[in-house]
Amino acid sequence: MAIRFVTSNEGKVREAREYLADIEPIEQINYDYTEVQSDSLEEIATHGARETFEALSSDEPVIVDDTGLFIDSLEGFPGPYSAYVEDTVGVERVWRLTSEEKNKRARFRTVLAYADETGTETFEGSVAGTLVAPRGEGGFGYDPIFEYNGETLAEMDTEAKNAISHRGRALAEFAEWYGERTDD
Ligand SMILES: O=c1nc[nH]c2c1ncn2[C@H]1C[C@H](O)[C@@H](COP(=O)(O)OP(=O)(O)OP(=O)(O)O)O1
Ligand SMILES: [Mg+2]
Repeated sequence: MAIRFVTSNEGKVREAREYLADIEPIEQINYDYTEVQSDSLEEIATHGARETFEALSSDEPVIVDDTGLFIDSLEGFPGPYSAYVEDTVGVERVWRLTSEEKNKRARFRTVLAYADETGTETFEGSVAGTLVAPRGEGGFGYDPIFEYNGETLAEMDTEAKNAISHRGRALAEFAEWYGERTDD
């Protein structure tokens, strides 16, 4: 059975497809679920997945991915507000905000929520890295300013990014759980 990935972000879908290709087909759908005002990615993703599954009349399971960039020197900003901050000031200015700081550490976190008729499950992944001046043409969002092991995420291809990224780790956890569950 196909899994419906509720997102407007093509980059997320590309990474999920690359990772889950052998498990289930991933169908992208747009559904404007309520993004609850919360500083918890988990709460936002869980509500979104549940609401979407209930609203659409189909048995196909849904997943929602809520992701944030948490910058150490800025007390975790932009965190759950990362999409708003990218849309308003943009990635380059987030880099400039931190370029004067000594501590350039940051972390991406993804919570993936899965919902079907039996309930809702969440899977998490995170990766720590260093903020740098933008480099690279691949990826999306904050990838050009996030360096891991000498490369920005925008300098990696999808497979290499998935192997170390927040989303890749959440997808790995999900795939393991989903595989065990559909085995028996
Ligand atoms: O792997 C990533 N590498 C770099 N940047 C990323 C990544 N993943 C999300 N991002 C950015 C996109 C958005 O500015 C914010 C998350 O916001 P978030 O609400 O989860 O995503 P979104 O609004 O782009 O798509 P959706 O329709 O699934 O809500 O961080
Ligand atoms: Mg969003």
